[in-house]
Amino acid sequence: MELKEFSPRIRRGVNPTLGELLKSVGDAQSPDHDHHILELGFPCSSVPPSSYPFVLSFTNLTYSVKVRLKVNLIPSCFGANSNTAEVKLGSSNANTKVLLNGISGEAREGELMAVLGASGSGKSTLIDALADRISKDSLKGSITLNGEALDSRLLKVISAYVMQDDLLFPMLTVEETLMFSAEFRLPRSLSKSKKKARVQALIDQLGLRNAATTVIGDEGHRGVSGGERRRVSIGIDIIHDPIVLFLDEPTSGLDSTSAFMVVKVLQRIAQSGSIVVMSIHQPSYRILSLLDRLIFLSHGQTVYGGSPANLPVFFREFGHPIPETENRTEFALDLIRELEETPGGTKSLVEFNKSWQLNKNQQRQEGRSKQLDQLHHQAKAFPQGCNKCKHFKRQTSLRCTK
Ligand SMILES: Nc1ncnc2c1ncn2[C@@H]1O[C@H](COP(=O)(O)OP(=O)(O)OP(=O)(O)O)[C@@H](O)[C@H]1O
Repeated sequence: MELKEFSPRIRRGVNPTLGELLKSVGDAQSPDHDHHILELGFPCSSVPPSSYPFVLSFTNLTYSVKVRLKVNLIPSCFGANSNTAEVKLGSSNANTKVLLNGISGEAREGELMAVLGASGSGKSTLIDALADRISKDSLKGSITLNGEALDSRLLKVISAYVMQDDLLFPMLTVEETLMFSAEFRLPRSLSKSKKKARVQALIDQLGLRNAATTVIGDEGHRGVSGGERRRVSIGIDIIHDPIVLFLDEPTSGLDSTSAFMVVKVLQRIAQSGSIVVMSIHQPSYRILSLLDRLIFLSHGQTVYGGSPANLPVFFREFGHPIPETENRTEFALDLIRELEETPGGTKSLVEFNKSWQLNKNQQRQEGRSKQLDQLHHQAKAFPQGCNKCKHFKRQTSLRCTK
């Protein structure tokens, strides 16, 4: 059985509906069928780019929790003059705390999206919301994959979530650990040799070839380095080759070189056909160069959404140009923190970002309209299409692509 439509590497050039994907997912779960990674043909870096990449869109995500005021000191009912007081527990008074407030964005196949912000700004909450790890009842807004609502069952199969804390067996080697994961997570029907092939490909993709036979280790036994350990954790979670990968602070606790290597691996995973969304505290200049999209949060609101390249023009237009010599994300995070401490908070930046996004969307629409006009013009000028093959380039160029 073939699962060509299901694998992100396989369905290049095809634009599957979620229904088709779901069917493939159903097929993949059947014990009679091999897993989609059978069709991957490692290594997958040589695969040509897709015409219809997967796009994970989220619109107006809002998430609130009820905060119960548990402790109330009330005068004792044993006498107004008494200076004793009793503690009333579990008061029914409830306040609502908004953890995410109208967050929108888009993460694309082949790209690395990072969620940034100070501690408590809502990074983990956003990742959890996207990964379907928080109650649907209290989460408002929509999450779609290629324009269609994302079903929890489908997301479970096509995604992976890498947590901050890695729970690994200290006495197993890197290779054994990944093989254990392959045995555990890949279908029983998949042959041992195919599982081994997947593990070997993964070891290369994770840059762990030199550490393949090293034990994981722990405080008592020397083993792989912190960065290698983190990459093993990622490997365990992506053994089934997910389309969407979520990571909560994958670089936390690592030195800058190890952190860079982890993000480099994530970039490689994205470029081999996945959507990668991660939270990160303070990326170094080198890490920033690997990121494709950023969302800066402040108290659960977006204060910047866009590419790292657009940060300078965004902050210049906001009236706070980033000095040439400064790390762009450090500057942005410092400015956000300063604004948070002012009476008005980050309201001005939130509003500015909204109008900036609107402007950008408008420009994009205008660009698309122009392209369409060109296409109409082209169709009029050459009603027969290209003399050789009778085709026009799908987009706008007058040159034939065939
Ligand atoms: N169940 C909850 N009830 C009340 N407040 C909550 C709850 N869960 C999270 N919070 C609060 O929501 C805010 C956002 O938390 P979140 O963990 O998403 O922040 P973060 O940006 O990931 O922080 P860090 O970088 O420290 O991990 C924090 O102020 C946190 O205390």
